[in-house]
Amino acid sequence: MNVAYIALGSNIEPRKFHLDQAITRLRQHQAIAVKKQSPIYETKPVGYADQGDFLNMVLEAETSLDPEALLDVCQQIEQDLGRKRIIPNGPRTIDLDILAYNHENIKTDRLIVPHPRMHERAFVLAPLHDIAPNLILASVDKRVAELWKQIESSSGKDVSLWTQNGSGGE
Ligand SMILES: Nc1ncnc2c1ncn2[C@@H]1O[C@H](COP(=O)(O)OP(=O)(O)OP(=O)(O)O)[C@@H](O)[C@H]1O
Ligand SMILES: Nc1nc2c(c(=O)[nH]1)N=C(CO)CN2
Repeated sequence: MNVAYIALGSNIEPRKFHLDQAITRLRQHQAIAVKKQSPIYETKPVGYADQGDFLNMVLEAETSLDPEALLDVCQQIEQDLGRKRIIPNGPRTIDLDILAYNHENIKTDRLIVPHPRMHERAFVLAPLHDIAPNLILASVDKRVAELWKQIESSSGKDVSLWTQNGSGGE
């Protein structure tokens, strides 16, 4: 069985509902078993500032799907949940990115894994660090804990734990 890490993000309300829907659809897929769910973080938008804050989280899943078939499932879920690609890095109901797939380095026309920008993104590394601190990213040959430590002091302020009733910590 293959192990994949998938990042989820939403900054169009209802944000939590969009995350829940994506998780439900992944769980319903017969070739995907969600093994771990990170906490949810509320995060400042990166790349295109003039948009609302995101909810971000990361899942660990076992799957018999190959990487491109897993991407198909992720993109179908994005479509089903009304994702529109209008502004690069802009607002979205839901975004699903494949962060890692086993310890493979994958480069095809449709897919780069590990995700090429993940090691600089607090909105990815904070939740990934919660569920997989010892994961080694094949692209840079570094542990997630080390990557998170490198950016935590500069970018840690842009992410905070989120809870439904608004009492999330720092
Ligand atoms: N690891 C990956 N996970 C998901 N999509 C990927 C990956 N690598 C390449 N892609 C490609 O990226 C394309 C653009 O994806 P998308 O529009 O969701 O980008 P984005 O999420 O806005 O930006 P970013 O990739 O920086 O997070 C997709 O069509 C997909 O083929
Ligand atoms: N905070 C945050 N910023 C982003 C996000 C995201 O999920 N969270 N996704 C982006 C493109 O994938 C660009 N910027």
